[in-house]
Amino acid sequence: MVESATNGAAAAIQSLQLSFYGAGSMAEAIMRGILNQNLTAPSQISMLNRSNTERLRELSQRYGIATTLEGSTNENYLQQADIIFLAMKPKDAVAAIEAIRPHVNEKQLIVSVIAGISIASIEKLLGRQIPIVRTMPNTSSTIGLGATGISFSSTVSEEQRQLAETIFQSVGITAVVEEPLQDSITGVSGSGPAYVYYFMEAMLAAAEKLGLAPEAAKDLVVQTVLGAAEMVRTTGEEPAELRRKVTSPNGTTQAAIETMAAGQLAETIIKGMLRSSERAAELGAEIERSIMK
Ligand SMILES: NC(=O)C1=CN([C@@H]2O[C@H](COP(=O)(O)OP(=O)(O)OC[C@H]3O[C@@H](n4cnc5c(N)ncnc54)[C@H](O)[C@@H]3O)[C@@H](O)[C@H]2O)C=CC1
Ligand SMILES: O=C(O)[C@@H]1CCC=N1
Repeated sequence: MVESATNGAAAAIQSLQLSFYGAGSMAEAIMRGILNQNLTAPSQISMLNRSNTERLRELSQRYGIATTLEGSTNENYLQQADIIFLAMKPKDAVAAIEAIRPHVNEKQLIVSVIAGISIASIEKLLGRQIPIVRTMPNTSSTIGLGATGISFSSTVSEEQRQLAETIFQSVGITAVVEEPLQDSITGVSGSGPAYVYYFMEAMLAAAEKLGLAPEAAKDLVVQTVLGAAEMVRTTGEEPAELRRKVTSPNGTTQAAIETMAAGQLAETIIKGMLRSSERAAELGAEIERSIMK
């Protein structure tokens, strides 16, 4: 049942016009993922931004998607879109959503990937109850390994839910959550890739200190991270148990972990993730306050 509904949504997407308003890293990651998974044709997708024509040229040449460089306007693309992705930074969201207000209607679906901003704020800025899907994806969507939190406004229909879930499932896994948990998802998987890259940067720096050539260091570090994640996924064992199996009593790993623990590494990671989530809430509150003025 679920599969046939999803297949139905996947077929439906092919005839829809998708428009990304805000043509930055996250929009590109989702668009690339959608194209890689052949969910729709590049001609069905438009990428729009405020002013950067160089960026649009690059996207148009690389992916064959539609942009305003072909002579049409943002307004035209927005009016013709079935699904509009809001993908600008939170600081630009109020001005951007106010600007699209005259060009959107209740038959369209708005999908926000903006950190922090609530469905209520978007509804307020649009001035009416257009169906809204609030999401928190991550950049690994580019290669189909994204993780996206999804929440729906009360006016999103069952069919629209299927569409949104199918789009984000095509670029990774999804978790449908109550809206307040979106800030938690931001702290976990939205910002999450950056924590792993940060850890990898440190591992690479250490590998260099240990005398390895940069190329070899990169290969070894990437394979180590990939292998560790895949071990958790495929064995079903807990990370703590897998770690125990690497750690011989009084051996090298124990020496490393003791050093890291003395530097409060785990506590610092937890603190950082909580701070990311808190920051998402702050961004949302800042937007809410600015709308109230
Ligand atoms: N980068 C990431 O890993 C993730 C980002 N997000 C969210 O995605 C959103 C976009 O982030 P990035 O892609 O990283 O930012 P970015 O800076 O790469 O892209 C933002 C784009 O919005 C455009 N823009 C700004 N104001 C505009 C306006 N008034 N009208 C039309 N376009 C406008 C800019 O020209 C730019 O192309 C943010 O709200 C962020 O919270 C969510 C999950 C992960
Ligand atoms: O750093 C940010 O604000 C965005 C939201 C999640 C990942 N990047």
